Amino acid sequence: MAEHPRLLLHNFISPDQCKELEFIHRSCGVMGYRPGVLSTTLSHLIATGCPHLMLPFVPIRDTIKDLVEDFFSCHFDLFIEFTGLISWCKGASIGWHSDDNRPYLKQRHFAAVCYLNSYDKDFKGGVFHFKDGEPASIFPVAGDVLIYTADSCNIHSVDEVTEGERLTLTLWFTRDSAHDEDAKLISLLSQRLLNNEDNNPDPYLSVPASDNMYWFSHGHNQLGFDLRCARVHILGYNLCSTNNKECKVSDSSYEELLVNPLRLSRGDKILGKEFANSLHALQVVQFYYWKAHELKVARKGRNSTKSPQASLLEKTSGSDLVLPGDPKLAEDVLGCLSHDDMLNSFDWDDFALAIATWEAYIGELHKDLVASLPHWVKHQIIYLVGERQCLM
Ligand SMILES: O=C(O)CCC(=O)C(=O)O
Ligand SMILES: [Fe+2]
Repeated sequence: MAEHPRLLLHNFISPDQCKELEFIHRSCGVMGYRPGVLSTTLSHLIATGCPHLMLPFVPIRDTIKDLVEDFFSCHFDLFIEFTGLISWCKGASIGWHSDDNRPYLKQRHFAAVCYLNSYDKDFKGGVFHFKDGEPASIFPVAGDVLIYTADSCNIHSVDEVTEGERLTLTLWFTRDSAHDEDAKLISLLSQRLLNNEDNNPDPYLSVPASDNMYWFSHGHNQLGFDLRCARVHILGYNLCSTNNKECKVSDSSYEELLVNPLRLSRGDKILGKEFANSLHALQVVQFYYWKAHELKVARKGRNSTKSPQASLLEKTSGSDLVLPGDPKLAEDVLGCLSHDDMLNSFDWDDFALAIATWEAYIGELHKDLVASLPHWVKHQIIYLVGERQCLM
């Protein structure tokens, strides 16, 4: 094996897989392990009531594991130690390091970084560099995957992100079965699904994590914003009270509003539908953002009486929830150029169709999860059981 064992492959993940993982991260991501870094781990998806959103990861994890085992000639020898979506916002960077450079990371033997969006198009900065050997610099392109050993043969760094949000799917692999992520996830899943059967009538809905996981703080001067609200605002929506009445809250209780039913508004209209909480609303907003083009085409091709129509209310002044946080900072940290297309093509009836299609999508994933889990438990490994249905 070469002095610097590594491989860069182009177009390994399809554009739609990239978009689906982006949808999951923008709906479920929380503050990560370093300032300016957000993450969505599989255990977080389980803990927040979205275990079904693990399914899109499953075939991708499988093929990346095969690739790593092939390239490093260690068939049937590896366990996945960590799978997560990681985004780096404006200001984030990392200096020279190897991925096993802490005593508690010694079990990491190989790394795989899959780029889910692209340098210069979706973000600026964020170029990856190896200290020695070739390729020396990697300019992320959506769909590309980079694999390398986690030891000091592959010391690397990432330049500061100067604009936009740089998104990757990152996996680490280990030879040590004690660090097998699958065994831990399967145990969490079994507990969660068994408990849910009894007391959760609606198993698809997100359960928010603790509030501080959504608070993006910037610097030492207390500036910051709530990620859930910021992600909704950036796409042009507001969160509203359910009764269309003025609702102002003190900073200490705003979290309360985000875990209770609410509505969505845009311009001078409020959508009649009640969402269970801010994460439910956010997930639908992000789903529409992901599928906007297909939804428009699907609705035009259908008989309009059959297509869902949005029930809209006039907004009364002050019905938007007034929440703490700095919207300018949120726009600066999370805003990106590609949002503009969305702002121009918005349509409430497409949005109503997005709600119905999201429900079908989540229902399908949930069914697949329930069917897969007994196989995962039996074999103690997470793998693709059957084919995934394509909705559109
Ligand atoms: O995102 C990347 O390109 C690499 C990130 C990295 O080096 C790390 O998370 O250890
Ligand atoms: Fe690294």
